[in-house]
Amino acid sequence: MANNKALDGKTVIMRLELDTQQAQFGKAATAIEQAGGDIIAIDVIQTGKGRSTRDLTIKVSEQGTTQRISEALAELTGIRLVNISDRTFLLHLGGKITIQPKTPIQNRDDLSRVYTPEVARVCNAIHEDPSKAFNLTIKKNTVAVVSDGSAVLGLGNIGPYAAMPVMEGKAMLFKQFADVDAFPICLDTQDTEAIIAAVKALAPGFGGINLEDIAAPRCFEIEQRLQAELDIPVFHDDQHGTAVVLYAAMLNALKLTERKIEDTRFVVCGIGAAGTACTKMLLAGGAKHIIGVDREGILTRDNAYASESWQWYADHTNEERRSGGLAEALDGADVFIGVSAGGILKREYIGRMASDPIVFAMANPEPEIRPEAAEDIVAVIATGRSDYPNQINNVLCFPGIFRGALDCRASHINEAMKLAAAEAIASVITDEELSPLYIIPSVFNQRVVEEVRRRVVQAAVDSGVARRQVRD
Ligand SMILES: NC(=O)C1=CN([C@@H]2O[C@H](COP(=O)(O)OP(=O)(O)OC[C@H]3O[C@@H](n4cnc5c(N)ncnc54)[C@H](O)[C@@H]3O)[C@@H](O)[C@H]2O)C=CC1
Ligand SMILES: CC(=O)C(=O)O
Ligand SMILES: [Mg+2]
Repeated sequence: MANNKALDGKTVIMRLELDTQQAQFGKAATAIEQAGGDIIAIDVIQTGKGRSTRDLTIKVSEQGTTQRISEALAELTGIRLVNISDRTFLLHLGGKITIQPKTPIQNRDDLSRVYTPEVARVCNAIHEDPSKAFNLTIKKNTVAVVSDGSAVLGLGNIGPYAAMPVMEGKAMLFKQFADVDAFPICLDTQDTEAIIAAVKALAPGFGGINLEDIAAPRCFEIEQRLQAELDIPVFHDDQHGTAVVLYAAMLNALKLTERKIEDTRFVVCGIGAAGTACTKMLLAGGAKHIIGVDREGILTRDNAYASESWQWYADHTNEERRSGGLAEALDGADVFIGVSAGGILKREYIGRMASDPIVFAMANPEPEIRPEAAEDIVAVIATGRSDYPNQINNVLCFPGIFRGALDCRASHINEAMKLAAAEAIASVITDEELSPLYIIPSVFNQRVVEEVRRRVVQAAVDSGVARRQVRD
């Protein structure tokens, strides 16, 4: 049964089983209405000897209504609440993607060509020249979306089963936005060596590997080792996809507030996969003043860190050796970049920032601060969510960057390709269009993927990692 808390504030579907000898449906309907539910549809699913099963579509507008309805129904004799669902849960029934053959198998002739004996000739051709796998198998257009479930959105270490809906969602986005066939793979291990071995073992069928929601610091080693040991692009989306989109939005926000990157004071909160990569991209773009904050406060070179990535971070940022927590870090800062946890940026902290502050609260699903709590005191605010303007989400990057990499059969996705992707995304918004509510294009802007693809291919060719010419 779905979690009641997750279902409030929308329409829920309750399946009721009635013992028609003992219970009257009217009583159930009254109990639901009295508990605050508004029944908007009733579907009879089954009727039989003394039993009737109905699906009730109920509007629940207040927090806790679903729970109250469940409790009220439990009091009634002869009525059993079988299940509670809603449109989101229904959409997930049986998963969100499927695999479909490209051609039908209608007769023996078809069968012998897609399968044995004819398929053997294709196998032998690939055996003689393995690079033919790129043309003669799904490797040409397929990306593995690999997670260990250790840092799923901002939900934390919820494991591989619970990670699947996100990975299926990523696969849908790959297909819809860039026609890349992506397959979700959630591994039941969080051991670095086991993950590396598993991805290497499954790589033959894929043209690229999109690592997703693998926690820092293990994600760094996994990505570096796989990049070195495989000949297809390996890209940790939470690091580089996020950094590319962040950088694109930053270029436009700095332009809008008339700031130069080298003079801008940045605070990055959450020095994990996304925070580290965003910082590296800003440094590569010329940023000079960055302070990183994690749970234990500001990262400073005055401390020694067990984590190699934090030590690197402390050594390359916070040149003024500031110490303290998020509030102290934000004193005089121009930009807050949150890739940490929901609700941790207080309105009063923003008051400590420089004038016209830029706030990118990118934690998912709950941002570090909600726009309605800060929009009157900031110059620009952005989140990772699709229900507010300025959605800074890696979905603006990964479909197009992989489309480009697959098209030119790039061996890697390198820094030049990431920078090209960021500039492409930023360029979709013209100077005339640029405004506080429009610093980053919508995911549904069709120019994004095409522009990213075009510039990424060019960058791959120029930097020597393209293995195939692309004809536009
Ligand atoms: N909008 C977007 O496109 C993206 C958003 N994100 C979001 O960013 C967040 C982090 O993701 P990852 O870097 O992949 O995870 P991660 O697990 O690698 O890193 C999270 C970091 O945040 C720190 N953190 C947690 N609570 C904190 C707090 N109260 N104060 C300061 N630091 C805190 C953790 O200690 C850790 O270092 C998640 O909420 C995720 O949904 C991540 C990738 C893309
Ligand atoms: C957007 C994304 O990849 C995340 O929040 O983890
Ligand atoms: Mg992610």
